[in-house]
Amino acid sequence: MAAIEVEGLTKRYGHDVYAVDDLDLTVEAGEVFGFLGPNGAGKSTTIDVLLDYVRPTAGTATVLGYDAQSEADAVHDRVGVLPDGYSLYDRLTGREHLQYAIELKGADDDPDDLLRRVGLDSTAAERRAGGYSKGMSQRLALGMALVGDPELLILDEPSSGLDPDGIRDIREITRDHAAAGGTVFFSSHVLSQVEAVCDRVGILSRGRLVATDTIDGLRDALGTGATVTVTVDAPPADVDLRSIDGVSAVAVDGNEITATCTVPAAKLRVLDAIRESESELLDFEARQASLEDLFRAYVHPEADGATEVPR
Ligand SMILES: Nc1ncnc2c1ncn2[C@@H]1O[C@H](COP(=O)(O)OP(=O)(O)OP(=O)(O)O)[C@@H](O)[C@H]1O
Repeated sequence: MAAIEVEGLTKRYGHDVYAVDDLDLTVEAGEVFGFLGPNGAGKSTTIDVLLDYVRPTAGTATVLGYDAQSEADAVHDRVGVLPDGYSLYDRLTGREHLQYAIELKGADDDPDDLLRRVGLDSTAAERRAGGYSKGMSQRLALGMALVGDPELLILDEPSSGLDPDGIRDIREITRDHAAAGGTVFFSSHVLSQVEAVCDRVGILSRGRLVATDTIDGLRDALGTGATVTVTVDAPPADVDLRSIDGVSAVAVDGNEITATCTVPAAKLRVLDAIRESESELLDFEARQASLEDLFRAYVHPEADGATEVPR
């Protein structure tokens, strides 16, 4: 059974604002799925439909096998949510927040255990949340999401406001949850984090999914597996790197030449060609296409002059 199954989901506001437009999406149980997209792509709307905070114009969504609309209570019992715009009670302490969340869910967690997991010490636990920093609030909200050891964690911008230690903690909590058989739906703008923890990613643009795959799969589909940048004393006039097998694009910036390679072996061919040319090779750097490169290519294919995005 899939953890999340969305079919033909559309949410329209007014006559012509399609927040989500005919979206199909499957998140398998046990995977860490990264949900990416620029501002306004429809990520929050999708999450809101999964939790029945928003009713779709068309289409269906099931969460852990339960219909997101007609069985929303069953969904809420089994899902831990760190919402983007959560609010805490200024006058309640950290521990009181967790006690409240535990009671609400009918769970039997130890609040101190949860506080430890999210990195809030005993002093912080006794302080009122009104005095918390952004990062502390975020940690507490995450602790509340973990109450009841939910089968599915939905994390919306989980690293917002966190310092590097907090970001590492989120990564560990996410990995531990998946290692214990849970599923994580991880919506974020911080691509490096998504890259570090997610098994697969879906890229949403203007309410539509423009790609779903592993990060390696996205690289392969775009044919932008890697780049090699060489620094030379002067660009060679006697060799055309574009004609090298496996090189899809070449950009020259002063004494730096960057070749985009569709196969790993092409990087060495570029270096060989430079060494055999009239230019002197001073330095080189090979780099895999990052998720950021892929995101840009999928969401703004025109800006990259990239080849057409496969669908
Ligand atoms: N209640 C609403 N009324 C009208 N339009 C809305 C409403 N909620 C969302 N939208 C529109 O739907 C689109 C998708 O918004 P949504 O908040 O789902 O995007 P998002 O991907 O979560 O963006 P962000 O990363 O900025 O949070 C946007 O164009 C937004 O303006």
